[in-house]
Amino acid sequence: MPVEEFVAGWISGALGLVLGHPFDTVKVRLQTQTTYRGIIDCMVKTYRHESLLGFFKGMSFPIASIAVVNSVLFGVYSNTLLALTATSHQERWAQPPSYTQVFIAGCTGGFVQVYCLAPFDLIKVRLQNQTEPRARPGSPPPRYRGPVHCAASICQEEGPRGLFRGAWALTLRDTPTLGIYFVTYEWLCRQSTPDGQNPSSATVLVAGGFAGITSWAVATPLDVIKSRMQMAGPKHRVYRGVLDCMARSARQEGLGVFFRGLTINSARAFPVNAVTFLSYEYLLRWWG
Ligand SMILES: CN(C)C(=N)NCCC[C@H](N)C(=O)O
Repeated sequence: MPVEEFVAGWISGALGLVLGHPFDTVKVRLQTQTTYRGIIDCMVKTYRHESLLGFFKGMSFPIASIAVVNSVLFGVYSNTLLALTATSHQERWAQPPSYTQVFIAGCTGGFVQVYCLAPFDLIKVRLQNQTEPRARPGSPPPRYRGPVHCAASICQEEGPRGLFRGAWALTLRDTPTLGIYFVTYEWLCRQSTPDGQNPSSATVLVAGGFAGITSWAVATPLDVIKSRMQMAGPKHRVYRGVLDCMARSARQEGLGVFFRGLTINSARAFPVNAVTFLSYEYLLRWWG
């Protein structure tokens, strides 16, 4: 099993993550809190109340976890394609796999990475939703003091299974959308690259960016449900399952609730995934 794909997946994911985290914080807050009038209002309030650091809350854990999550996603994707087509990454532009093979490999990568992503994503969402400014003498401390304290509190209050709250919604979000993610990337690369050649950097950037936008556009309704289920717990509304969360959210807030965060998700998805695919392709060419 080639390991370069796992390492390239890790590095490229980390680069994309740092670039996209401030957008992600605004998105999570818009999806789970009703106090903001829109993206700008959320950005202004976050900045006034918590300074620039507010946008980077909850980032240390995803940076550590991206090592596992993105390397599992890209590693499983690439190795599934290898099993389906018997072509390595280096040979893949010369002997391209079919879109069905790409879709199956993408869904497999998406499905497997969920079980690494779920606890990290839950902790990220809980920390991003803490709107208290950084601790000052005399002010009440935030509920979670950091990622380790957050994980320990969840285990204590909700049991270790609490760390997997929302994992089923995450599976439904990521399995098909990662198939769509890789198919969009491959399709756009092939449209603008002569047969048998490697795509240019500009092509990889644009194809990666649009793969991110397309997959996040499809993923947004389940992303809202996933974030709400992750926030459910001792202090928040508790849902009986994915369908209950969907029905109650739609009944109380209208169908528009499923598109909350769509604009910010798309704005974030382009640069994050352009950089992720560019660094992934170049690392593999460099090592190849
Ligand atoms: C729609 N979904 C779930 C995805 N496209 N997932 C792949 C994630 C890639 C990148 N780390 C990101 O956060 O955009």
